[in-house]
Amino acid sequence: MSLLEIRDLSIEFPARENTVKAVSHVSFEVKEGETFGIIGESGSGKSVIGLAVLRLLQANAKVSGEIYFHGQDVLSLKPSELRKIRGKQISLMPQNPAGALNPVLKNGIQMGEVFEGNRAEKKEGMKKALKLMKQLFLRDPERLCSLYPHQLSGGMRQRLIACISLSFEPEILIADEPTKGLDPEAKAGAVDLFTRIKKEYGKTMLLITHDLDLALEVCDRIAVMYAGEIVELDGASKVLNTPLHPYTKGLIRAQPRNGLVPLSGQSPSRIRLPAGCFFHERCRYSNIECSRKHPEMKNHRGGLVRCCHFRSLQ
Ligand SMILES: Nc1ncnc2c1ncn2[C@@H]1O[C@H](COP(=O)(O)OP(=O)(O)OP(=O)(O)O)[C@@H](O)[C@H]1O
Ligand code: NI
Repeated sequence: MSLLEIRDLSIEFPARENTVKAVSHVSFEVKEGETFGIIGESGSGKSVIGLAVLRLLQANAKVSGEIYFHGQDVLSLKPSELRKIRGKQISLMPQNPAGALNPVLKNGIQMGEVFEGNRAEKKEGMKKALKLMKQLFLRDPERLCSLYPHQLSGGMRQRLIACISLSFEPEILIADEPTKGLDPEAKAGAVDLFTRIKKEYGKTMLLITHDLDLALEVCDRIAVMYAGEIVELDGASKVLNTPLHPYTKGLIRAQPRNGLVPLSGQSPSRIRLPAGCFFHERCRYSNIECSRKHPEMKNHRGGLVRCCHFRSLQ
């Protein structure tokens, strides 16, 4: 059963006389217990999808399509109903962990702040959070609570945010770029952290990332985004080990261990998207058809790919 279902989601932002097309006709579902990854270059539209699920986009954002959580239509929830879901049933680990913590509050107080209710309820919340901290490899959590956020390493800060997000026992955790800015050791730690959240807690997760190693280790399925739309969607190992779309192939070649061959060119303007395939100007396999016809999503061996001639590239 799918816990989160996104159908034909488009997100636009007005910009002077123009419109920025941030997300175009995105559809996917996250099943219960599944870790679903969204990968793609900077600006491809990953974060705005996460924000849309929690209705945290700026008020001027124009959102169309449908988002269902447990079959409830999120886009038409009243503010009071939304409050019940936000942070509690759907929790977001934001893209910028430093910004997520208040620098002038000690970590312990910080955690206490997030629990609502009377003293007993707050205490219960803290107890849960401390237990989680121990389980998620934060040694000596009591000492950690007496420190300020800046006294923690990037990896530690991230674990603290994970604990705060998980202490509400959300049904789904949305993690936005959890390894951004972390050193290689902390990155490896993040793989352990998310593997643990997935295996031991059986959490359903939507993992937004640039980090293909993390995606391969942790995700069950992956959607690859380019210029606001999904260009490939399939099992994580299929997408990352036997990619079909030329863009996915390019992303993989750009990885350090594959020789860091960058994708040439830039992604298109989101105000004036090109005719035809959004990727055709950068695609080494493109032909005249690609510059004219916008490719539909095609089914292929259980997965989806948006490319006119992926078959001939295999
Ligand atoms: N408030 C806004 N107003 C105008 N344009 C916006 C706004 N928020 C996002 N965008 C645009 O929407 C597109 C998608 O942005 P988004 O932040 O989702 O990208 P991303 O894939 O998460 O990138 P990154 O990997 O850098 O975080 C970008 O082109 C961005 O410039
Ligand atoms: Ni982002």
